[in-house]
Amino acid sequence: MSRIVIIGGGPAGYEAALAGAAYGADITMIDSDGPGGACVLWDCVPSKTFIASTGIRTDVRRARDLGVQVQVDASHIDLPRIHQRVKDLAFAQSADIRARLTTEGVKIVAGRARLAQTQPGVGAHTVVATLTDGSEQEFEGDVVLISTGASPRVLPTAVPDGERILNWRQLYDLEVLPEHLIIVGSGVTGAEFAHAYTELGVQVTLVSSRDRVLPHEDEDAALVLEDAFSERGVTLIKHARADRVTRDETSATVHLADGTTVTGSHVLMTVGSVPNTDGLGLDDAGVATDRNGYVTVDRVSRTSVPGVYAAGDCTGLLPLASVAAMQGRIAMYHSLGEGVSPLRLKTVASAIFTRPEIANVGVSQKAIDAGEYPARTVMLPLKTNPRAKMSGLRRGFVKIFCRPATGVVIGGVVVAPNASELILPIALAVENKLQVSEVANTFSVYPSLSGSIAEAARQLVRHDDLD
Ligand SMILES: Cc1cc2nc3c(=O)[nH]c(=O)nc-3n(C[C@H](O)[C@H](O)[C@H](O)COP(=O)(O)OP(=O)(O)OC[C@H]3O[C@@H](n4cnc5c(N)ncnc54)[C@H](O)[C@@H]3O)c2cc1C
Ligand SMILES: NC(=O)c1ccc[n+]([C@@H]2O[C@H](COP(=O)([O-])OP(=O)(O)OC[C@H]3O[C@@H](n4cnc5c(N)ncnc54)[C@H](O)[C@@H]3O)[C@@H](O)[C@H]2O)c1
Repeated sequence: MSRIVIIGGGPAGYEAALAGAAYGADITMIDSDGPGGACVLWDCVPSKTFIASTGIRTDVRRARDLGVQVQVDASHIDLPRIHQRVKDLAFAQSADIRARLTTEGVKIVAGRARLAQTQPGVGAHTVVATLTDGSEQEFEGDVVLISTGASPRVLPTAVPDGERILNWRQLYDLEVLPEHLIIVGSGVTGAEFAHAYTELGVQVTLVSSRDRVLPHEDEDAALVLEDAFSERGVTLIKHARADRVTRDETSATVHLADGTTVTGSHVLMTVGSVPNTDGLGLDDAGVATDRNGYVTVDRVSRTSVPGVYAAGDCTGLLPLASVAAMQGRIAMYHSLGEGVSPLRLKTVASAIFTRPEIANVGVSQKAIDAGEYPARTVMLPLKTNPRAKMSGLRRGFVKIFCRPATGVVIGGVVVAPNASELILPIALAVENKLQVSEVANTFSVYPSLSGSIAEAARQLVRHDDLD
């Protein structure tokens, strides 16, 4: 029986453990935080739970347009209750994962692990874990999976103190809402929290180092979000780099590179993440990392050392829970000699949980515009959709991209309140190489927002006829 030692119990680690256990491997998973890892305990699950509470005010605000008078300002935000719910749900999810792993026979060890020894040519690896009581324990693995995730990047001149200067993991310990929250960094994390706090009625200033929010996402989608932010009173400072952050008893100030400052009650740093690869013994073991410390892997999750695999955020390929889980499963199938398809990032669907949500899959508009992929594209605003009109939706669109000659769908973007759900038909088309005509000829419910996906596909088909 193969002995597999997994370091890190996030989606990469625990999904790998379940996959390996299903094939009868002897699995030990060592994690310092708890099953589910940072994804479940501090990052993805807490932020989405928090956003679920904040979204209620959006619905209340919109009620007036639909003829229902509700006083948004009269609503009381029970912040301790919201935060407790976030924490309870995260711990409950972690407990569920622990129960499932235990049922499948995975041994879970609480501790911090490192690669202790590798003997070139010998097909076994030793991992040493420092357990919670300070003692050390050794584990032998025929295969080791490194899935240690990442942590919030800290600027040395803006070190979070958990009081006025915060990272996203410290937000749920605040006892009162910030009066004015300055968010440094306008990537996905910054945008999601800008949305959430604005919905809670907090004054938000977003400091963006680029010319727009979400610099890596679809430009049309980012512009819709900027428009929504501006309507809700978010101040966006563009082309601005934070040099340092200072604080006093009642406020915090961001000092920008151009010499100007912006002062608020709190500052949230969302300037990216760094891989948790220090102290893992990777150099001594000969496991190659890049200059930013990410473990170098191929498309079946192999590192430079035979028998040592890596998956998830510590590889820096695409920091999403779904990708981490897939990398972890692929590592197990490959190491156990099972049939495995190499990782394909071009079919990954992802979403940004703002209002409206932004979801995308496959090839991006930017890559098409740059000539990297020949494609025909369509962009259909949602405002012509009957269901959108009924719900009072003013913003949003559907984009579909297909190959010019074959009509095979290669990507798409949806901007809508529930875009994270609506992206699936396009993701199915991309994954299965369906043609736009197949999407166009699929019955959609009338009236529904998904009707716009079929309609967008029909427009591409019509265009096809003209070619
Ligand atoms: C605010 C935020 C929101 C996000 N929202 C989403 C989302 O909505 N959807 C999505 O798909 N992705 C989201 N992500 C990304 C997602 O959280 C990550 O891609 C995912 O957590 C990666 O999983 P992982 O298994 O690689 O690592 P992690 O989840 O980071 O887990 C790694 C675990 O390993 C532990 N560990 C580290 N070093 C050691 C060691 N030496 N020994 C033992 N254990 C160790 C860590 O403590 C941690 O528990 C979000 C990220 C952030 C920051
Ligand atoms: N909904 C989701 O799926 C979700 C949510 C959050 C994060 N994530 C994942 O995490 C990844 C990382 O996202 P992120 O937003 O945490 O990090 P990021 O690296 O994408 O964004 C950080 C931003 O901060 C800016 N920045 C850095 N230093 C700065 C400074 N001194 N002053 C001003 N701006 C500065 C960077 O230019 C960058 O735009 C995402 O690409 C995504 O894969 C996913």
